[in-house]
Amino acid sequence: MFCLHYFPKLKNDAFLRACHGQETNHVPVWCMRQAGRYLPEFREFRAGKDFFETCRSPAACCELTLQPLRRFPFDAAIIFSDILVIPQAMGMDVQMVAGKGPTFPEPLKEPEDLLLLQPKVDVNKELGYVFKAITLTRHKLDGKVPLIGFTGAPWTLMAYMIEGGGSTTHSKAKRWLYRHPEASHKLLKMLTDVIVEYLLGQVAAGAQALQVFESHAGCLGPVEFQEFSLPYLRDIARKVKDQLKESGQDVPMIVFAKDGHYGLEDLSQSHYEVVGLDWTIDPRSARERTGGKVSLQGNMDPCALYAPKERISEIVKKMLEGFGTRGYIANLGHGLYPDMDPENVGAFVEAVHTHSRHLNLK
Ligand SMILES: Cc1c2[nH]c(c1CCC(=O)O)Cc1[nH]c(c(CCC(=O)O)c1C)Cc1[nH]c(c(CCC(=O)O)c1C)Cc1[nH]c(c(CCC(=O)O)c1C)C2
Repeated sequence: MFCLHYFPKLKNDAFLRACHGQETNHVPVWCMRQAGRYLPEFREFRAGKDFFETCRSPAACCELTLQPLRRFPFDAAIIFSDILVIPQAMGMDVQMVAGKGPTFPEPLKEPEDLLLLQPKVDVNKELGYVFKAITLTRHKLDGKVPLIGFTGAPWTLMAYMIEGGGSTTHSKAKRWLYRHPEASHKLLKMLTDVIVEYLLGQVAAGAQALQVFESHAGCLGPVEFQEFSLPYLRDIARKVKDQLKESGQDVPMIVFAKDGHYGLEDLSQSHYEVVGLDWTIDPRSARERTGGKVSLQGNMDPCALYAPKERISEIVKKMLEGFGTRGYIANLGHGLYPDMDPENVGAFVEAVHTHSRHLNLK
């Protein structure tokens, strides 16, 4: 798949350089859920509109992606969308219920239900609206910063498809792993195939980096992770990279396995350039355990944004000292919450830029 678009020249390549472990003047920074409800302009724009209708409007996705960049000097943009567009593309109904989050009226219950899923998803037809949003946003960004595309990882998507929404235990989905391992692998493989096509389509549309969200790694133990998550994460990176190599493209990939600290060594040897970290991992130990093989991204506790600005600055400085300034992308350990103060997000970004420039001069 070749990229047929001509896009404005990139002006700030700090994020892409850091993904590849190259030197940068400052440490690049972005925030998971930077296009989100903590911004009053986001709430105003989204008011009264259905969530997935918004996802299907390229113009709306473009506007929501750009909003945080008008306020803060983030070093990357992430396309506004959701991980649950994939189960939709496979034929499942998903609704966003106010106060409850994503809901599947008819989740998968038994292995026979896999027959209800589309066996061969036409990704261009079903998810073309995401590709259009990416192309439009890439033009509108005007080369200010790179645009990140993303997907949910197979296990995380499987968990939603079986739980029917968010869950604290994921016991319904884990029941499949223990009771129906073969059907679980079948579903994970189906998801992997769609995800690979989806990521390649995002790159063809203009995505300059890709993040894979394994948000529910934490409910797996090391043994289940090895069997039901890691092989598929590896497959995705390998297949996407093999295809991109054929067309001479080099797009860095980030894997973020939330609460998957037990898998850090493996994740650093899974063909991803960057491993994203949640806040339960100490920066220095993450560097030791990944042995300089990958760049790292993360990992301030999002709740540290409730602290006064001076304290945020101190926390950021410590984090930068722990990770070092090379091969590092500053971020939170998970997404921003709706009640966070945009001013403190600004303080976080500024602290990353200021402290990292100082550290680089030392
Ligand atoms: C802003 C937003 C999104 N999704 C949802 C919201 C809030 C609802 C709204 O605006 O009305 C519902 C929305 N979508 C989802 C949830 C979580 C539900 C749950 O598990 O309880 C909610 C509330 C599912 C989802 N969706 C996503 C993940 C992976 C990241 C993570 O671990 O948080 C997950 C798990 C990815 C996602 N989702 C979104 C982005 C946009 C880009 C950005 O980061 O700025 C991204 C990357 C956008």
